[in-house]
Amino acid sequence: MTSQTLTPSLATLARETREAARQLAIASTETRNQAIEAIAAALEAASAEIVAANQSDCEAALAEGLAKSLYGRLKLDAEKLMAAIAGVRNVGRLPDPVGVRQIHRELDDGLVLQRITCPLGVLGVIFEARPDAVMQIAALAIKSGNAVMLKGGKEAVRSCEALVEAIHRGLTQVGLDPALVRLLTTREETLALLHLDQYVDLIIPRGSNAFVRFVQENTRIPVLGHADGICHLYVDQAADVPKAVQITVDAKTQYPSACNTIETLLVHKQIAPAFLQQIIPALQSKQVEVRADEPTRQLIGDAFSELTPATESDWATEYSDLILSIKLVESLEAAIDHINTYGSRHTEAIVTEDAEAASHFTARVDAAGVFHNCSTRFADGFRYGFGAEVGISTQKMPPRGPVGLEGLVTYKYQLVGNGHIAATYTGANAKAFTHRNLTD
Ligand SMILES: NC(=O)C1=CN([C@@H]2O[C@H](COP(=O)(O)OP(=O)(O)OC[C@H]3O[C@@H](n4cnc5c(N)ncnc54)[C@H](OP(=O)(O)O)[C@@H]3O)[C@@H](O)[C@H]2O)C=CC1
Ligand SMILES: N[C@@H](CCC(=O)OP(=O)(O)O)C(=O)O
Repeated sequence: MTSQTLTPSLATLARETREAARQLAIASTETRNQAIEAIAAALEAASAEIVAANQSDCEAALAEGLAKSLYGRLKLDAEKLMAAIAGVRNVGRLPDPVGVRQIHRELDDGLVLQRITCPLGVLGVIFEARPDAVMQIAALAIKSGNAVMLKGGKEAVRSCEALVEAIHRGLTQVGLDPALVRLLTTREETLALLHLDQYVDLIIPRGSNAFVRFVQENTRIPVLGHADGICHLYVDQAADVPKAVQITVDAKTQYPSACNTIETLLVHKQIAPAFLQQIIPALQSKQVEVRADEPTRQLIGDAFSELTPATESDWATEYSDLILSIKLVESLEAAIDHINTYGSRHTEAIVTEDAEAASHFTARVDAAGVFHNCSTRFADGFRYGFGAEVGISTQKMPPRGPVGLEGLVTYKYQLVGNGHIAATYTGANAKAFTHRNLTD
């Protein structure tokens, strides 16, 4: 698999994007911030066209029968667009992630080591039909000195085109190459992108586990997987019931299609009688279809006889919709085991007033986010103060969780000496290193 086997056109476009990235990598902080402001202004100026393009996407999606929850993700009305543009400006105001000195150390007299952050180069980001992601990802890429090749979900193609056209106008206005932000629109281009190892430095697929694995198996480019969110909320025996009800309803209904929404509610058997009689009607009043395992249904008896039985396959399902499965557990340990078996290492939460139980849960659960007494919906770059996010990394190696600017830079070790040679520091008369951290 090399770029020689590609259609020349995509390889040519990628080469231009690579060159544009090299220019941006040496651009000043001020230039990159000006570019972000110009992009925000261009998006504002094009808001009518962007909203109209999105309406066309939405109409087509409705005609195709897109699920209501996914439709909510696709829709970009004026209000959502303005919020996203404000998010672009927020990214501009964040500290520059490029050129940060992480290590400054004297190895010996006159031999000084520094570790300095720098951009990755060209990012290839494949994401779902969520147009606001275009603005978040482009802003983060430019701020961190990277170029980006974007491929959104097919349902959002007109919206993505309108957004990228505006972004190009913004870049051009400040004298930057529009090739910095490139839009791909077909699956064929996605597959070709995976072969562009000469020009692309990192692929970020946001999609199902199977899709992320497919990408990993079909490219030599490093992959930062943003896979599915099978997230849980565990209501411990020492939970405060009103708190647990409030958190459960938010974690399920606030944005049902988002990957940080819960799919399974684990309930300790001791608290189940008090909690279930409140949470089930609360969820049903928000149109949530509640599925329950056999012990739960036995416990609640006739009170909610219409509940759908939850089976083994429910534990492994991301509904991305207003559906929640409930499982009764015997202990905190059983909840942790369930999560470590079926969870996707995205975001997991416990509700409890027992600090020891909470700290056991957060230590033992293997996920990018382990939360106590709050909603899983907080797993988000904006809410973490990263300005925005490229997505939520579900891999174990960093960056893990919401990926913001810090996740889009790497670093270089810069070593400056004055004729120093390694032989001085080896052998019988080896000179000792000073290894002194410098403070300025
Ligand atoms: N961790 C995170 O940050 C995120 C995770 N997700 C997860 O992604 C999952 C799926 O989301 P969903 O809305 O269904 O998104 P899809 O899987 O439908 O699409 C995601 C992207 O992948 C592309 N794609 C999917 N399959 C292929 C393929 N075989 N070849 C080439 N391209 C492909 C799609 O292109 P096309 O539309 O052209 O088919 C689209 O651009 C959910 O589990 C969700 O939780 C989603 C967003 C963020
Ligand atoms: N961080 C985002 C969710 C992550 C995400 O991109 O999810 P998705 O709705 O699957 O595209 C949020 O809190 O809305």
